[in-house]
Amino acid sequence: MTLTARSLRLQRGGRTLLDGIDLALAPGELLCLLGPNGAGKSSLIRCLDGIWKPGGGTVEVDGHPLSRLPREALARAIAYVPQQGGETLGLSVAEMVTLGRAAHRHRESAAERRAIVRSVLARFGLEPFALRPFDALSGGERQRVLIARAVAQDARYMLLDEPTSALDLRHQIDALRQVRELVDASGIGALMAIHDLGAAARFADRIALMSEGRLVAVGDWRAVLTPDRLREVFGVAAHVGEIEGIPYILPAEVR
Ligand SMILES: Nc1ncnc2c1ncn2[C@@H]1O[C@H](COP(=O)(O)OP(=O)(O)OP(=O)(O)O)[C@@H](O)[C@H]1O
Repeated sequence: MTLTARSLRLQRGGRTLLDGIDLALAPGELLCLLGPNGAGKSSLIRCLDGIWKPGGGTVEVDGHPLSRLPREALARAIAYVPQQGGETLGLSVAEMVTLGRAAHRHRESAAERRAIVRSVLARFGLEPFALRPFDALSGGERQRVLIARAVAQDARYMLLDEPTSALDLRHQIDALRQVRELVDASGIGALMAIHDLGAAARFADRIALMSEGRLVAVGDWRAVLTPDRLREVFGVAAHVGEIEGIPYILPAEVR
């Protein structure tokens, strides 16, 4: 049982965005996807969620080709947290989170659905926002709603595209903890693109490092985020270490 990309290739506008990606996300695992701007992280996430059709290779979810899964089965398999919310037609925060339950609507009563939405809103501290229009929230508040919607979706895998980029320090840690706890408690597999290397090292089980459409290294953060590799991929000389068990990556100089 995995969400698996095999020999994935993607071309857009005459450019190769993904070039032979092999990656498997297991249940109960938090895998962080790192890499410079334009490395292909969002493109990979879009292919894994079926939003973009790869030009070559396959994506399988628990042994089934993604391209053949009916829409509702796909929504029960994979939840996606986009970088931005898109057009919401004036939906409230509670309505946005309720959208996460769309694929379950034939299997639960309206009362059950409301109870789930209420508990997810509470979990993310979003009760005070429940009736406010999503479009009228700040960028960080919107990001918390999009994570909450994905949690409400109760899928087996979750793909998060820079879910903490607009969050303040406390809400960053809070959101990463929530994802970590979800992975540990519910056994979902989560793949998260993120730019904060230290947070990735701290919360992830494995790191996948991308550069120019390719996977450069996959594994434990200590093996992947070495000073040599950070220099090679990001062009930055960095100190890497741990303080009281918390990893840090301290950029020293641009090379
Ligand atoms: N629709 C598109 N058509 C053509 N090229 C695209 C398209 N979307 C993205 N790209 C290009 O594909 C490359 C990979 O983009 P992608 O968004 O996957 O990178 P990323 O690693 O997520 O970057 P970032 O860290 O900046 O979010 C970039 O060079 C980008 O300009």
